Amino acid sequence: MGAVKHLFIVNPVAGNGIALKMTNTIHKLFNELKLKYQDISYEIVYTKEEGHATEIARKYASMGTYRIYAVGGDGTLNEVLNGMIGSDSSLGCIPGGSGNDFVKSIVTKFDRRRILMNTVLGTEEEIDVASVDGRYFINIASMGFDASVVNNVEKFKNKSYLPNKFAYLASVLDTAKDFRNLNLRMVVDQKEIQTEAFMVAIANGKYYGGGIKIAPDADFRDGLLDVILVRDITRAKIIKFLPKAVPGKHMDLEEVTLMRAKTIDLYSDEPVFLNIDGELEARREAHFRLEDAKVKFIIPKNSF
Ligand SMILES: Nc1ncnc2c1ncn2[C@@H]1O[C@H](COP(=O)(O)OP(=O)(O)OP(=O)(O)O)[C@@H](O)[C@H]1O
Repeated sequence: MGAVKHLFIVNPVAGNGIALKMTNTIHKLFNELKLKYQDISYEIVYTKEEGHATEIARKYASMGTYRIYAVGGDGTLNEVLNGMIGSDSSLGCIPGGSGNDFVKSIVTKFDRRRILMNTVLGTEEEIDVASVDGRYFINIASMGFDASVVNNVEKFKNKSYLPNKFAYLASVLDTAKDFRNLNLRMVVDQKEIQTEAFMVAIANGKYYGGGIKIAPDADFRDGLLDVILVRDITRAKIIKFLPKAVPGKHMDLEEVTLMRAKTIDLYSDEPVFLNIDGELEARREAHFRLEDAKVKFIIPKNSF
């Protein structure tokens, strides 16, 4: 424990300041740990802008072997992953964001302080990691209705007439008003599929969108990505689909197909939003790969 170098990369704006507040808890924890492990050392570095977490992680991982903790949301975790992958360092997730969906596939109880302590005391394990056109992701990428909802949600945030917790729901209703299914060509491990798609998610983790269990059977240890295709849903059925998707009870609906694959190519006939670990890009096509190389991830102690 003592010789390990601990680096915390903190996104001060994640979770409206939750990550920033967690730095006090980090200092406290290490003051306690120092009583037991005299030579334990840690460093906290703050991000200054979008993309900075990748730069920081890359710089430190090239200087030595660290346990690098992303303190923020899934966006911060994704950026840190993209900086440290391929190095000898390991990656940990300290939830300080508003969603923090990846860690929900790992811990049974979402308690930020406990996850911090158990991650620092946790053990490293090689887990699956995926990429889309060269950008790595660890949780879920998706196209279709859900990505459009993420794009529209900003319209409903910080409004005097609506509490922020209802922003996502307001965006769902707004997006449903004029959403058209995607005309999609998919190549899933060489198998061609032409379909009208409500949405498609490529999943390593189980949750996204602040706790929606869209890929209930995804397993980041199985060497495969779960592809959840939701076909051609009518507007009336969206209302039925969403309450089922939140607790992960949607997989037996006739519109839902589960495939497992290592390579997935998606081609849309018009530009659409692609959600990658919670961040959006506009795309007409996307090429997903399960990477041969794994990432050394710190699994919190007592997590399963
Ligand atoms: N210092 C900074 N100032 C402004 N933006 C930053 C800074 N550091 C990182 N960012 C950006 O903040 C965005 C949000 O980060 P993140 O996703 O970690 O938090 P969140 O949105 O609260 O959590 P979640 O995605 O889990 O809901 C990311 O796009 C990241 O690039």
